[in-house]
Amino acid sequence: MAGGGCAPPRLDGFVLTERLGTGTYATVYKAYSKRDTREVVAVKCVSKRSLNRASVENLLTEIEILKTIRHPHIVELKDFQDPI
Ligand SMILES: Nc1ncnc2c1ncn2[C@@H]1O[C@H](COP(=O)(O)OP(=O)(O)OP(=O)(O)O)[C@@H](O)[C@H]1O
Repeated sequence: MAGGGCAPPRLDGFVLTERLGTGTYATVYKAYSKRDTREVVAVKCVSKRSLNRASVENLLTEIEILKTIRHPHIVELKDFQDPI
């Protein structure tokens, strides 16, 4: 996902709003749930085109680790979607 002036991408069940930041491989957006709770989350959108095989493996490892970690100082991974 490119940064700059691009519109936020679409994601089922959430409304993406402003861009929170950009890293090496991803752009992170503030979003809220369309459910009654209006839960606020950060959505990290990874640009697959920027990834080589090693980067993909690193990212998938990070996702698997984050799924298992619950700590007050580490952000909780709530969901992972790969739209192919
Ligand atoms: N959960 C979050 N809440 C608020 N802002 C966030 C959150 N996660 C990331 N950000 C913002 O988005 C930026 C990019 O995050 P991302 O995880 O893609 O990269 P990074 O870890 O900062 O850098 P790199 O990928 O280069 O190591 C962060 O620097 C931060 O400003």
